[in-house]
Amino acid sequence: MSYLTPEQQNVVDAPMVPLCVIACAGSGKTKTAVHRLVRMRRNLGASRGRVALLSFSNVAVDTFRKAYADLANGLPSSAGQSRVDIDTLDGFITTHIVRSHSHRSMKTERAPFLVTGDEAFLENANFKFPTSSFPRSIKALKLSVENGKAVFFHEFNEQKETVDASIARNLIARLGRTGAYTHDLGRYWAYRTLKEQPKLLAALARRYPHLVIDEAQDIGSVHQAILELLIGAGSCVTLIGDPNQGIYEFAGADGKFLTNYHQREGVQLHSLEKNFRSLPGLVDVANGLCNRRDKPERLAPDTLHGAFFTSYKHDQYSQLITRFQEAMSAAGANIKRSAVLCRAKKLAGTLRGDEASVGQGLVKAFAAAAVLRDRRKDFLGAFHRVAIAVVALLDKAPPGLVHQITQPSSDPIGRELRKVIWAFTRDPATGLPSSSLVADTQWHTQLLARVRALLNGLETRFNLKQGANLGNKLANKKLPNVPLASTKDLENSDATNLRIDTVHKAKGESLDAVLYITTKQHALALLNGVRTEDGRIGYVAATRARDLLWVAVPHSALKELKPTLVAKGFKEIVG
Ligand SMILES: Nc1ncnc2c1ncn2[C@@H]1O[C@H](COP(=O)(O)OP(=O)(O)OP(=O)(O)O)[C@@H](O)[C@H]1O
Repeated sequence: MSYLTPEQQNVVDAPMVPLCVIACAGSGKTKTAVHRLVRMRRNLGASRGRVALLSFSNVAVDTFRKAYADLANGLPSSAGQSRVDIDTLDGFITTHIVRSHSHRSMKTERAPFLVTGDEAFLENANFKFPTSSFPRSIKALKLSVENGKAVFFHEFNEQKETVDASIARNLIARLGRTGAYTHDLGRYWAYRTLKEQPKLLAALARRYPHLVIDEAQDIGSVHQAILELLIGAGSCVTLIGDPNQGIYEFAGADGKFLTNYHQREGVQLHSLEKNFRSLPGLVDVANGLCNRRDKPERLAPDTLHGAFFTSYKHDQYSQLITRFQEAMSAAGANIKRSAVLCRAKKLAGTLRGDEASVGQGLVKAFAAAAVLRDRRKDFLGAFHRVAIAVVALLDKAPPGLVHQITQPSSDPIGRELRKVIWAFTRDPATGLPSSSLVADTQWHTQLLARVRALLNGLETRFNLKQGANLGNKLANKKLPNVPLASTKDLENSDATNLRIDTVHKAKGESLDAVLYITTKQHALALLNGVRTEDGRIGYVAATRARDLLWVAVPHSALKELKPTLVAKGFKEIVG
């Protein structure tokens, strides 16, 4: 049983006013937020208002829910312990605004639905907007709110290009009339709905007099605009986060809402500066990277620990990972609670070997699904790819069909369809062929026959007609004359393998040992500190480590980077 520190307790005991809690990495934001939530419930007693605790990932939400369920047991029955909602910020917005009220603003008869972005109808010319180079699908349309006005843009080659507001609005309205919205546009519709329906806004603020937002550095400008409306209507909003871990600037979250929040009248500022996660050597390095003076709570053990650097050659990733695993053993790190982290999705994917980059078009999607299922045991990832590919093979698939198949719903047809696609995905004997078959002969022949059978079944049972040219769409191109996944790969696929992931995926986690593989640019950014997004991404990677951190830099950049690495407190691994 651990107790709250005085700084954590101050947050929990604060009056029922908006708080701005700036917290360092590993400072126990989760524990503090849940204790605060319980205290708020106790203070509110039997009053009718609800409290929402909102974060940004499903993992965080699960953790909060479990922790609240444990703690809230001690609440008196008069405290209304069930009048709490724990969700993602987008989940909250979708449930309480978009799905239930936005159909009026969207001018649709249907219940609004989220598209995954892979639906074929989104590629239709009606749903494209012009750019300086070529027309792009509405799924690439993004927006931010600046000075109370929506600004539309898209990104190409990491550059932002503004999209004419009236073109964007017309396009969004056209998609809206089908009932569809993308992730970005869901927030747009939520904002518009609250602006257009003041009674709804007032009712929502009355129902949620208190909102607590965790990871508040990730609040984007449209999220902020929605929260500002709720604040204006009377909701009391508390923000908890670490500005040094803001790694969604590309998605419009620059962390300023959190950093400046305490300057508003009536907002109380708190800070958490004790790091419970990392050993002292690692906290020192983290402090050097972000210019803070956070204090470690843990004591240094006798086993190997600390922050190290090494170099790697591009054709020797596996040797690097093997060396790291040896160090992990010396440090007593648990393989299931350790990871190799990369900045780029692509490198993480290549190192994991989870995408079959063979085949072309839809065959490529089926091949990737087979490898995901057989090698990574990632059935959900495989299922999504299969659903998208199957829908793309239909003639005029109804809008929202991929969503209907992949998202749980009470709609009986959606449920039945989901079962059929699941059965196809799961079973290598009758459905998606095994990745151990030779790709361009056995595997492709089976794929063609079974997809044909699947499509016939969909036509008979669900009246979904198959499109023309199946043979062309599933052509035997770019498939090798070897199995998609070798037997050795399949043998190595057990769950004891060291996890390889992106930094974004590991955000919020505590890991015994971390190997952060960097490019020269990413290593420089890490060492230059948290002013840039790449610097903050490096900081997030480094601060996940409890006991052991390795930063691996390209061999060609070692000489140049070494003095700064040493100056920042990293020790060199020789050999
Ligand atoms: N008062 C406490 N006593 C002992 N352990 C604590 C206390 N508060 C938090 N911890 C532990 O500290 C660790 C880090 O907590 P948590 O994961 O909530 O950090 P965080 O603030 O969210 O960090 P980050 O922002 O870096 O993800 C957890 O293992 C948690 O159990």
